[in-house]
Amino acid sequence: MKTYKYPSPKEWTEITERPHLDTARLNKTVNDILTDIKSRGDEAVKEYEEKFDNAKLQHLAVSQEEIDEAVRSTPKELYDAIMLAHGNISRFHASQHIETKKIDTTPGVTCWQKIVPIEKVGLYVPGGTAPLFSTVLMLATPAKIAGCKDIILCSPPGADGKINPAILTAARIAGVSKIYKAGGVQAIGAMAYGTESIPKVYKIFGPGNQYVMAAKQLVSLHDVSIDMPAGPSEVCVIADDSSNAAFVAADLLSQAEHGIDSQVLLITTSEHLAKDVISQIDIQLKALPRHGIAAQALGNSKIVILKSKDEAISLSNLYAPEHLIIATDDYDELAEKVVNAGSVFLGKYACESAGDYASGTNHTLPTHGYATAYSGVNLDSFNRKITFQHLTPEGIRNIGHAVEVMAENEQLSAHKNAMTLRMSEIKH
Ligand SMILES: NC(=O)c1ccc[n+]([C@@H]2O[C@H](COP(=O)([O-])OP(=O)(O)OC[C@H]3O[C@@H](n4cnc5c(N)ncnc54)[C@H](O)[C@@H]3O)[C@@H](O)[C@H]2O)c1
Ligand SMILES: N[C@H](CO)Cc1c[nH]c[nH+]1
Ligand SMILES: [Zn+2]
Repeated sequence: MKTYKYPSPKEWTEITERPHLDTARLNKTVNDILTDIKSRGDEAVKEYEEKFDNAKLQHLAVSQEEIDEAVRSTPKELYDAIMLAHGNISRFHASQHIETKKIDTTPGVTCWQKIVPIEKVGLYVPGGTAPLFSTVLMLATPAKIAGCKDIILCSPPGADGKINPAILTAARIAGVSKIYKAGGVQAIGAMAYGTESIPKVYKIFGPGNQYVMAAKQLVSLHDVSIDMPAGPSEVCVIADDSSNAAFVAADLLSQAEHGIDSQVLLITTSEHLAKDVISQIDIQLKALPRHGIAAQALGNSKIVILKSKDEAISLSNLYAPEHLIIATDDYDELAEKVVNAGSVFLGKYACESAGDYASGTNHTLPTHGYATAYSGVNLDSFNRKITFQHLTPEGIRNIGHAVEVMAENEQLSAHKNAMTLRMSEIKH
């Protein structure tokens, strides 16, 4: 990990940069696959599955028998853990329901919103280097609570042509309607355009690697809506002398192990703590089965020593991390100052793993600095709010003239006329 001590303003910018593939080349690769999926449908999806996942597929749809078998084969301990997580995720997302109300903006003009679930949603569950069945719960649970009718899911199969059983089990528990064996760009293209087997959806949700994130961004230009750019995982930890170095190291490694392009950032006011964290990382890294991946991600990662907590929060807000852990005793005070972050974890017991799996918050979150403008997935992500209005003659009397004047000044006479006709009618 590169260490910055009291960085210059130029170095602050450098610290906030994420590792990424060459954008032009990435977009070209992704665009070529998308174009192929659009024109050749299932046949192209199957070819890319063979190319990228070494899976020779007869059918893309997962059968009910395959799901039954997956549920049967899921060990009880794992099944119970998924159920516990599902319960907490359900409670947290159900609590996000909001009541809308009708209001008279002025007498005779009544306006309201109706919350309507998106009918057809497509969920992407990563499976390239780890079968992220927790992501099924994070996406399908709020989709179901919102009332989405068709909830389809795509995830890459293994070389044996099967999707990991825990993904299928979580999908059954969370109420997914249909599951397809497709990963990466080909899955995003299939859900965006529709193929013979995979239906076109109105909105695509879910995280993934840089190819998946680029594919979502490209299809969202013209064809389909997306939740947000949610790419390689990241965490920023703010720590000081009150923090537990072993905990901090474990939290940094927990995100470094996601992928070689993950990034972790330690911001601290304590050089002593920084040294202890480095030693702890050395010890803990060796014991990780994915130490090769985590070690590469640490190569993209940074430790920053700053003079004050205010500076630490400013840097974190500039970085806009997907996850922020405030591992100091004065976390409450610092939390008040957070303005850019996907999800925040407070105090030494709030490890990110809690939110990744089971506390109830959503783990599908904006990366690459997009937390400056996007929220993570939540109940509202699966809804639209349709506005309604009703006007009485009194309402026409109250706003009619203003509408006429504004329309006239925008030089839109037909707009003005639509109001003028009503104004004349109510005079008679
Ligand atoms: N931001 C979030 O909310 C969040 C949540 C969970 C996971 N993640 C991230 O999701 C990612 C999962 O990545 P993954 O790779 O394990 O699984 P993945 O399912 O995202 O990607 C696997 C697919 O990538 C495609 N692919 C791989 N190399 C390619 C290439 N050279 N050209 C075209 N396509 C290619 C293949 O089709 C493959 O099926 C990780 O980066 C992880 O950090 C993010
Ligand atoms: N940390 C990931 C989001 O960046 C979510 C996840 C799933 N499983 C483990 N972690
Ligand atoms: Zn994680």
